[in-house]
Amino acid sequence: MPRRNPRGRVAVVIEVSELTKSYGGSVAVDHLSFTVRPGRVTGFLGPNGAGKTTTLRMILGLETPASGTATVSGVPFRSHPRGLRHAGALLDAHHVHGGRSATAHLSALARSNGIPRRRVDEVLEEVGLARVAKRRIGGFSLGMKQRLGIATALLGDPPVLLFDEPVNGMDPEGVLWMRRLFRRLAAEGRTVFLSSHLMSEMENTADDLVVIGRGRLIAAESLADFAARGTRPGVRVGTRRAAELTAVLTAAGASAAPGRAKGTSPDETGADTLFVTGLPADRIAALAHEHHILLTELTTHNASLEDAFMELTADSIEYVAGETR
Ligand SMILES: Nc1ncnc2c1ncn2[C@@H]1O[C@H](COP(=O)(O)OP(=O)(O)OP(=O)(O)O)[C@@H](O)[C@H]1O
Repeated sequence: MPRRNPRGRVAVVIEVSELTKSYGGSVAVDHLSFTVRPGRVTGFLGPNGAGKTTTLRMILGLETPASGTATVSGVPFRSHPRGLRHAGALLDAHHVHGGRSATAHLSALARSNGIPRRRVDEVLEEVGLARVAKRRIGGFSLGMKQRLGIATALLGDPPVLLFDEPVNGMDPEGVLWMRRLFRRLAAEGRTVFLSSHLMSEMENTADDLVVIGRGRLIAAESLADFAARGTRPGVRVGTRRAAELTAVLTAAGASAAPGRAKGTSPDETGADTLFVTGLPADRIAALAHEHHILLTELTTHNASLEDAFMELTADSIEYVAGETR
């Protein structure tokens, strides 16, 4: 039964339920369930290899799940008769015929999807490619290809938009433009779902987050709720005598945990990093001084969204520099 919004219009949601997919015995997506709501930008986050692209491809019916379902406004995307007019997607910006012009590429798609020709010029204008519309796509930069991919997604003026790593290859001006575009599309009531492996890209763009790691759901909540997980203030302390300092700080009522990301080396001074909670920086400095322990770093740390993301996904990172799992 399709959901309806307060104005009585069908609210187009993406619903993923117990979705599972394996490749050659290794699980890429593992009993994944979440809902993406209209009128909001939802960020789909996870480290490299987490299963984001595979999930997006299953939502679009380009990949068949081993089990579970993915529906767009209540029906599997492939059984929807409106195609590009129902959902637009940017998956792989390179996956276009390089010998054609942007206009020819979009015109062919418009024709096969029953979309009026005028939309081609409108979307080219919208993404800033109108001036290069007649040039061969093969000569486009990655950023220009991303813009063309977005133009393709917008062509059918669809209520649902899915973008896989749209910010890849964009320059800072392009990133800002994209952020504003996503916000506007959501403000128009559309369902906007975009993937990224970088939290920083979502910080000023997303309203909601779906975070996955190793194919499994880690969090599905508002950005504000997610951020609240990361508000653990503390002090980062560098020292070559981490064990001694930990004992001193613990005796004074603080907690000290190794502060380095898994698999990274001590810094160039040979010092280790501790993340200390429960004592302010000046007190830590005084205790270290009292015990003649030299500190190489003392930084008060207001935990950020990035920290919440790193903490939550630390165990699901597939490849860690210098370490084989
Ligand atoms: N066609 C395929 N054949 C074999 N393995 C695959 C295939 N597609 C994906 N995988 C594997 O499935 C897992 C999930 O990959 P996926 O591309 O969905 O992750 P992702 O979160 O999009 O990663 P990234 O951020 O690196 O793009 C990875 O381990 C990947 O190697």
